[in-house]
Amino acid sequence: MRLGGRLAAAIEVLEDIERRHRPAADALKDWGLSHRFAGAGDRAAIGNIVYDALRRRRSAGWLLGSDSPRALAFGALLLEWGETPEAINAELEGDRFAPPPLSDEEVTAATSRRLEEAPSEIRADVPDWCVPLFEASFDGDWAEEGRALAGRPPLDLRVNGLLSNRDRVLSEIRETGAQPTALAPEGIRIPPIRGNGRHPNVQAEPAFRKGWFEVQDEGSQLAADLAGARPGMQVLDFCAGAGGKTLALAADMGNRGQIFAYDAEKPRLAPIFDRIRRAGVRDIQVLSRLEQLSDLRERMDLVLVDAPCTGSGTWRRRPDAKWRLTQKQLDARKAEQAHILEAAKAFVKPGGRLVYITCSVFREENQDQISNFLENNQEFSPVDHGVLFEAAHPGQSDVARIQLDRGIVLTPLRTGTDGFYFASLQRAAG
Ligand SMILES: C[S@@+](CC[C@H](N)C(=O)[O-])C[C@H]1O[C@@H](n2cnc3c(N)ncnc32)[C@H](O)[C@@H]1O
Repeated sequence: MRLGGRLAAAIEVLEDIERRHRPAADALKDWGLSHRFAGAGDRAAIGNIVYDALRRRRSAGWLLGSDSPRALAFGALLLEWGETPEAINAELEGDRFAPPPLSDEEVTAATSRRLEEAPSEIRADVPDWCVPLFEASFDGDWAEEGRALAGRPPLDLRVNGLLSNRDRVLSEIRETGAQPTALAPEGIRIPPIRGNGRHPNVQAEPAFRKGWFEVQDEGSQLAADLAGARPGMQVLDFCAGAGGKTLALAADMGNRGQIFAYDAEKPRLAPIFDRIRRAGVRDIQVLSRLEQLSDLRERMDLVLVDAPCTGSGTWRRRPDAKWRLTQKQLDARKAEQAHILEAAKAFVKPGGRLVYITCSVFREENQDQISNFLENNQEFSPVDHGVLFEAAHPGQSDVARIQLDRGIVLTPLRTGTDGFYFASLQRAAG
């Protein structure tokens, strides 16, 4: 397929997403099933246009003066692919599968408008109703934070120190352009794709099958490391899900101690069993019924709450979620988070720690939850997050947004990671 056919396909998929309010991944998969002639390169290019258009939906629409799927797809090429209107039109000429080329008005709009002059919410590429959330969560640079959340993400790996080390994995996958991550000690980064490229299928690598690494964003790795799991500890991962953080905690504990991996939704735990086996981890018990935790009350050195959240920190990877999110969903997540913190605290032993993590950047899900919790639970107090971060990453504290008594915020703009929030609370020794 030439660019024109790919563009037409991307417009079709964007129309489907809009009409049926469905996830981008589902719409792309269906398109692939009904167009089996399209090769892997075509699918990757179409997927890139669709995801770029969703990430940059407002700025693409503003640039071309319309929020139609067509404008968004062309806008994605102009904003993310480094194309010019002239180059696109030249490429579409004579391609019978291409959509109509950019009109004179569209070319004029695209060449005369400057994104730097657009209103903040356009530059930030966020829905209007989220603007107050961003303003409350960041200082004057909230639009830059939003803008960074609309970029293409890298592909990050976490090396499993139980079975390998970073140099070894880097040398196994060197043709991918992988580099050590800036902050996470076991992290490897494959940079964001360019144009119509695609990330390598790292899960097909022998090193992956041997358990030498997992796919995990650097921010998630940093949050798990800051939790401070150490050999010999008793740890409860209260929202373990597929086990991304559980495995990172296990590696930090060197297979010495005990991790209880619990999740209230049993199906979410399904992938964890294979992952545990592949990673060579021996000290994890997987539990899905709250009654199974009754013996653990007041016994844990560390309880990790990786809470369900809006996922606003992961909008680079799931840009369609940005436009589907509603105030009602935010309110529901906040209620769950407060409820889970209250339930999880019972397992922390005197002198132990309760760690709260989200992959959201919204203050309402983060610092405000911790403030409310601390108000009602005087036996818990925040650790000094400045000291904690500095000890883990000497001399690098200025990259993260750290509030000594209210936690650490990681963002694409500041730390080059997905957006994450981390807070560690210590229970009084009793
Ligand atoms: C952010 S995800 C966890 C991701 C996982 N820790 C990882 O790193 O791969 C949040 C999890 O919380 C779980 N959850 C939701 N409500 C819960 C509750 N009341 N108690 C425990 N877990 C809950 C969800 O099923 C979901 O798997």
